[in-house]
Amino acid sequence: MYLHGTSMINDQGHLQIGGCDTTELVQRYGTPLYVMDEQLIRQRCREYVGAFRESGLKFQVAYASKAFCVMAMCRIVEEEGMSLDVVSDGELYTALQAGFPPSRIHFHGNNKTPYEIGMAIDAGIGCFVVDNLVELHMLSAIASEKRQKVRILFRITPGVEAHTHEYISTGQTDSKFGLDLDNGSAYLAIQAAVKLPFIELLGVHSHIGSQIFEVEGFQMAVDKVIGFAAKVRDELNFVFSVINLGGGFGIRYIEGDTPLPVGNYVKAIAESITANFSRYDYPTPEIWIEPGRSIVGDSGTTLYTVGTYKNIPNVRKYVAVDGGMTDNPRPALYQSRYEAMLANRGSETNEELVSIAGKCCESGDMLIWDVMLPEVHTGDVLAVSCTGAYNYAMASNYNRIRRPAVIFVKDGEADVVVERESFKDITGNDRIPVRLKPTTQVSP
Ligand SMILES: Cc1ncc(COP(=O)(O)O)c(C=O)c1O
Ligand SMILES: N[C@@H](CCCC[NH3+])C(=O)O
Repeated sequence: MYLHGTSMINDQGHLQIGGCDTTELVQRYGTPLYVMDEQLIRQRCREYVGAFRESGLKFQVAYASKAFCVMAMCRIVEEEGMSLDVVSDGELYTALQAGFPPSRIHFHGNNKTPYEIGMAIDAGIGCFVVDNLVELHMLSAIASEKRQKVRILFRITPGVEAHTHEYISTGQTDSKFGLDLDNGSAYLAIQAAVKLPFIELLGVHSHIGSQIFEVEGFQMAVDKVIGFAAKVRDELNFVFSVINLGGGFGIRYIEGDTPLPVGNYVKAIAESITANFSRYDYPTPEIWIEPGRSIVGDSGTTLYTVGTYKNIPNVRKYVAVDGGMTDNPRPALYQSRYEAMLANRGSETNEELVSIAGKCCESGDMLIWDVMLPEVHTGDVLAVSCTGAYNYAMASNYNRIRRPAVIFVKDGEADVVVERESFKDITGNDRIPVRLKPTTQVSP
């Protein structure tokens, strides 16, 4: 497993993160356990903000909270001077409960409900990223009813789609998100929006994909957006003050993944913006981006306890841990790959090839196919790295398994930021209709 951030092997041969011995964390908090390296999260935030400051552009870095949305994370994002992107009333509620400044919240989503729109207007959020014309008119109606002007960006599909390593410049038309640039929908939406009294249009938003390793896709998107911006200026006499280029910056999960340093993405975007907008003699807009995975992904490590194992001769050895697709559905969903090590035997040599299975009643519940580890025993602590993004966020209670706790570690201190779910959490929302009530009392 690649050791990065504050991760290291300590004198006891144990994996240590944020100055905390992971075997002690396991004794204190149990497993599975999500451990987040707070210093590394902050470092990633500062890399984005610092690179933008250097560029001289006006900017906002909005953390895409879908990657990992809990109140403590919202606090860090605020402290690091960033904005926050939310896509549901639940994410908005989390941010507000954490005391995140509403004016720095951007609300996304392709199907915001009237309830969500009302809640966001009442909270005084900074911006809606409007996905389609139905939403525009719904937002306009609710805003005018509340006599409150709202600021918006339009989500456009720029005709650039990233398939992680390659870009295609057609095909994006068939997307549930956003207004198409090429077929004129985005243009029509802008024509409509500028006439609405309770709508203040700032500009447009484009998001080309996720886990992207190159800058070319972002440059292509800038190219498309500036062409559109110039057309809108020339024909509708409207100038965009904000361009949002979304998220999607990749991280290293396994050997062979080659993300660029954060600064390189920002520099390429900034240069492309400056060059293209001056080519059209267009006032340089404020640039917003929305990184999610690259803020929290490599800060997370999940700790598991090894339970059973079995060797199928000439096939493979399965090693089962006390979590699985319920805390990390990404391998099952996307065939995502991860690296792992034995946290309690970090100095030992890897000598056997095993596959890590979860405990769910599902054959596809595999965390890692083929990983080299020391000879594994029951009770060993398995650490899987780079689980900070889209793991806790996409965790489920399948098989009524309780979601793990999340802790932040920093400078030898560990803080619980999400408690492990209890049995009460599992049955707390269940109701037994009177006709099905047991005749004898069930002890709790
Ligand atoms: C609109 C939008 N913004 C930001 C993100 C965050 O992406 P990532 O976590 O890849 O940075 C996503 C997810 O892909 C998204 O759909
Ligand atoms: N959930 C995805 C990323 C989706 C990004 C949201 N648009 C993942 O785990 O990789």
